[in-house]
Amino acid sequence: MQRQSAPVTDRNGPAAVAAVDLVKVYGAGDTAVRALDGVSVGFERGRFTAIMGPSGSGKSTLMHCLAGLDTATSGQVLLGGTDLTQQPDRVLTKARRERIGFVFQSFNLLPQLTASANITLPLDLAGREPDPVLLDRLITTLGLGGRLGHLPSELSGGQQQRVALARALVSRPEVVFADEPTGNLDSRSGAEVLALLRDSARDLGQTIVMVTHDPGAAAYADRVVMLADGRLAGEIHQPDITSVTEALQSLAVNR
Ligand SMILES: Nc1ncnc2c1ncn2[C@@H]1O[C@H](COP(=O)(O)OP(=O)(O)OP(=O)(O)O)[C@@H](O)[C@H]1O
Repeated sequence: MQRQSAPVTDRNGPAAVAAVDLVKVYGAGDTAVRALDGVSVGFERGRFTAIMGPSGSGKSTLMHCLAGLDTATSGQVLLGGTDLTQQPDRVLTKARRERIGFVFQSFNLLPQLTASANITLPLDLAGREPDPVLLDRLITTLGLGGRLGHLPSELSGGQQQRVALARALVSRPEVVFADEPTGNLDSRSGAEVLALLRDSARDLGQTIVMVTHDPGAAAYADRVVMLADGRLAGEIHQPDITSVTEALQSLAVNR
């Protein structure tokens, strides 16, 4: 991707999204599970952060609470200064639709809509027009030019995930949450999607938060945040596969 003339990153500014002393308890009484046990963490604007940790450590719960898909038991979720935990459902729905982008392992495209219509659907729902320059740039960078009239069923997994990525990025959301975005892709398509996520942060100043089990995927991020037993268990800046693998192994040993 080309670098934009006006810098849109703000690495020293306030976090795009943050959790403050976040607690999530599922169930009650003897069967209660404390999935998040007082997590405070910020995700800086324009950075690509991976959330990692052993199975059951609370990664998905944290992401779902940050994205307003699940409600926390206590604590705050600050999206650009708005405390999502204090908002009624209709405000949360609007925030999810207009301020947040999502990329899921299962692509979540609408099967009856073309690639093109899938990409612009969130903007259409919000009654907004896409920025034609950004739309063009995304379509070119993602190599989707010849596929815009195709239905998802006529696209490969990698192409479907690139459509999902374009859909998430075209509205310039405050944060893109990616949940195991390469989980259903072969290694080459996965590497392409991860490089595009990395470039979106670097070149477009897009804030990205990704949950993954894969140290190779996390190595594309600027920073890895580790969770264990619902708590923050360290972080790695400028991660590589070795540093991430070692950190995960040490968490496994200390359990
Ligand atoms: N809806 C739910 N009801 C009850 N317990 C839940 C629910 N969702 C998650 N949990 C529990 O909360 C804890 C954290 O789960 P979570 O899915 O956030 O972990 P994770 O790190 O994403 O796990 P994985 O890597 O296996 O996907 C686990 O003990 C899990 O069993």
